Amino acid sequence: MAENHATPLLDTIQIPADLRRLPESQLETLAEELRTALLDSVSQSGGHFAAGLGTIELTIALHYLYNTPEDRLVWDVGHQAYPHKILTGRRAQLPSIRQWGGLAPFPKREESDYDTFGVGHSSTSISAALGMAIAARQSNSGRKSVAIIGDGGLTAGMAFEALNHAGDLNADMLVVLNDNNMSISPNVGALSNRFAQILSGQIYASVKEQGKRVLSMMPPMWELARRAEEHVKGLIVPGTLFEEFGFNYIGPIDGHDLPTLLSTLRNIQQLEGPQFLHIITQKGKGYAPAEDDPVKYHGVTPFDPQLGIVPSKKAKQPSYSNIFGDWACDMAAEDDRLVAITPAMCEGSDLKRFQQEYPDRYFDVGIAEQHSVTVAAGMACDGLKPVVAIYSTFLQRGYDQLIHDVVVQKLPVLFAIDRAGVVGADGPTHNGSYDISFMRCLPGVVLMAPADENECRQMLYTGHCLDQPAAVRYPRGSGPGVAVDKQMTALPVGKAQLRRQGQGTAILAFGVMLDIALQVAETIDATVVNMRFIKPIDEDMILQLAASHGQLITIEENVVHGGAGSAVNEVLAAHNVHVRIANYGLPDRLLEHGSREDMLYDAGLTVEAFSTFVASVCDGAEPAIIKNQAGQG
Ligand SMILES: Cc1ncc(C[n+]2csc(CCOP(=O)(O)OP(=O)(O)O)c2C)c(N)n1
Ligand SMILES: CC(=O)[C@@H](O)[C@H](O)COP(=O)(O)O
Ligand SMILES: [Mg+2]
Repeated sequence: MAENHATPLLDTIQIPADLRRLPESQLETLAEELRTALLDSVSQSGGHFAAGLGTIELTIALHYLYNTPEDRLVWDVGHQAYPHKILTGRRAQLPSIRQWGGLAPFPKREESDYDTFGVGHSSTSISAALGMAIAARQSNSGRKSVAIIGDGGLTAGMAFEALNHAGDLNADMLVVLNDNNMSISPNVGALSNRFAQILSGQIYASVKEQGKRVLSMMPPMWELARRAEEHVKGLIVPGTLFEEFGFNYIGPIDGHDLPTLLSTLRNIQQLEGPQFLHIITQKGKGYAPAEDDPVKYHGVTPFDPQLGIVPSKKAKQPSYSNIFGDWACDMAAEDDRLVAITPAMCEGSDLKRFQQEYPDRYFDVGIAEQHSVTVAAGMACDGLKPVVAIYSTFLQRGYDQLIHDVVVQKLPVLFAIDRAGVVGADGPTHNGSYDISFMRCLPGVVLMAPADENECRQMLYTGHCLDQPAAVRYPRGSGPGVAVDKQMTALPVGKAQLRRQGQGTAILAFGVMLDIALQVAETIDATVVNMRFIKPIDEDMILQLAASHGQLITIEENVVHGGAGSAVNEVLAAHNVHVRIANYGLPDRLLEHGSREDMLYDAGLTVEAFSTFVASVCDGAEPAIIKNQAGQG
């Protein structure tokens, strides 16, 4: 067990009021101790890491100068807010972060008054902070409102919607752009390129030095020097863009230089209207392995700080993401129309090899899910075969574009929906609980759920071969470990597969829930069907089962509401077939963070819980199915 280093100064701080009693001269020592505490804790617990190392000084400066929690800090995404959680009374619980019953993965209103807004999905902070600024103005509370957004977060359109609105209102608020030129991967986009180009330039270095002097002369010289410098900076630093949105742009300044941060923030606090502070930080700052590889240290499992993350020698069973990544490369070799699009999740979607082997057919669009869907639609209009690699939870951001740009135009866009179902550590903001419900209602979409790794590959191929919108939804992590047939074969669309012939009860399993269904069926000699397609659903199979069994039970890793089971119900209703039917899936409540296994247990998606459910159905228990499920776990 790694030891925790002594942090005598940090030990004196329970809440920011304690911090604000420290002399400024002690803050740099505090920053060192806070960085050490973060490394000690996260190297033991795992979690999001590099981003938090980059916000140590900023977190101290903001809690030092703003009267938190009265003044509102809104962290964007919130993966960088572990230092914030340490300084706001949660240091002792930090080792439990993202674990069942432990601290939430991101700021969460119910967890702390200092967590002013629940986050997890990117680029919401400016909108939320603006909402709080408006409320402060309406109530004359004098409360200040600060959004802290990363350069990755600023690649989402929503951030600009908020900037535009804030500038229009001349809102009293501060937006801090924490620019480390990284998203999870290196950041992308014209704005990011411009920032990097300018901020690496020699001219800027001298302006930065000069700017530092000028900034420290504030306030008497502030206005004159700034205006005089504006023209120069306008040529050299990108404040112009934000000034066009009505913000007073300040910076860029070194986000690890506490004295400069403090003097700049003090002066900003004297200013009215929308303020935009651009700080330059390093993702992973202060821990060399993370500085060298902020991608690897973005999210970590426990590691020895002395050694850093040591690649496992054990042969890893391929995850569903790996199955997708391998298929994409194999398919690209066979069909040069295939292009792959990711909204800033290259590593998570396992497109790294594709990016290296097909750089001209790989598109990381930034944290821009709406755009990822519609750019794919445009590609499909003119002969390309785009695959959008997107987490289920993040596809929710592009739902309007899915309907209006892909489905209405019947375009052959393939969605590789990763993290479908419960994800575990990232909690309810990241669960892929709803994609079956929100996709099966769309006309002309083919929606598939593989039961194992081989079906995943074959379904991706099936979707690629179609000339209509298609989607394959698969969970985080690995499957049952079946052999994957490199030979790609299209499945018969809309056809289910009988996996076990039994009697009395028929279990209709969707996706990876087949495994649980088969185990339970053994105990009651039930029939099991691997449904494979949620849309078009195999109506003939359903009607045959209904005609030959006393009860049908569906199981899926999606909410019961509107899920695959509902599709079965609709077939029976449409054909006026009367048979006992029960639906089993994710309950109608949010599932809190933990491991994926914890969450499946909480949701009742285990062999034991499903077996109990099936027995109760067979015993003729009341079909208050969803209510039972909601109380489950
Ligand atoms: C809507 C949405 N898409 C994707 C993600 C996944 N994600 C989490 S953090 C991150 C990168 C954020 O980059 P930045 O804002 O620059 O923060 P940094 O990690 O650099 O501090 C991404 C893409 C997300 N949380 N929300
Ligand atoms: C904070 C965020 O949204 C991402 O870092 C997310 O946690 C990645 O999830 P996976 O670990 O499942 O790729
Ligand atoms: Mg960044």
